[in-house]
Amino acid sequence: MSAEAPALALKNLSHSYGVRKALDDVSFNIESGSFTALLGLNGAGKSTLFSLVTGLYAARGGSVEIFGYDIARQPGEALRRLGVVFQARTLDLELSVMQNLAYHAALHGIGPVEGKRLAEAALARAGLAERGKDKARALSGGQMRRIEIARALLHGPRLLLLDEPTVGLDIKARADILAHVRDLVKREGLAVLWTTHLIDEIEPQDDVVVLHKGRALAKGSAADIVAAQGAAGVGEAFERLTSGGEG
Ligand SMILES: Nc1ncnc2c1ncn2[C@@H]1O[C@H](COP(=O)(O)OP(=O)(O)OP(=O)(O)O)[C@@H](O)[C@H]1O
Repeated sequence: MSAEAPALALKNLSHSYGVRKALDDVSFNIESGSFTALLGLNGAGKSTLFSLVTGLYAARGGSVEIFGYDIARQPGEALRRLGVVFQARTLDLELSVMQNLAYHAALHGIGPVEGKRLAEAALARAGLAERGKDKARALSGGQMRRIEIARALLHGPRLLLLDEPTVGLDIKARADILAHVRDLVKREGLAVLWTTHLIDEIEPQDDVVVLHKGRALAKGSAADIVAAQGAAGVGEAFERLTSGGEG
């Protein structure tokens, strides 16, 4: 580990399911305090990349380092520094919001007193301090996502991964979640990897990785990618990048 290690460093990451190549030599870094959008259509390889970064699958080639810790060689150190929000809803709907948070603290080996303190702080940070006693079932979709984000950050990770976190939310809830995460990046210096297929979630200053058929076709600020493609916006740049050289 070193203070200067990137929050996330992917080096030549490749993965196959049998003969199907799902990720092909993908490399990029995410620095602290930056929001990176991983943009790709269905089947681009986003979930596979997610599974490799979280250690669910072992990479067939290349490496994943989280703040300098290799996920294959030092998974404990790496995972302590990582928070994850999965695409599917993962709150227990029958438990209270506080119980959901406290359970996550316990899973991370945090004692009950400290767990309660962290859960209360997480609730406040999510702007839902008064909802702790409610069953998770009573929350709106957007509020559930906020709690999932708060829960993912409970153990103090400095890197947050979110897999298509706005799927199934209405327009306002989508905008709220996006603004909330951007705010965490700005105010707390969190590093975020946000996977999406929604072009309108990307802002010009964001770092973007365009993933298509398992390959990273472009990396850099959205504005630079748009300029390099001579496009009018991210949507057109994406079209240009992904329309040629298929196979
Ligand atoms: N368990 C699996 N077994 C076989 N092939 C798989 C498996 N999981 C994914 N794939 C294939 O790997 C490729 C990448 O899929 P992946 O799910 O990573 O993409 P994605 O960008 O997350 O798409 P989506 O948004 O639809 O989940 C696809 O061709 C997919 O069919």
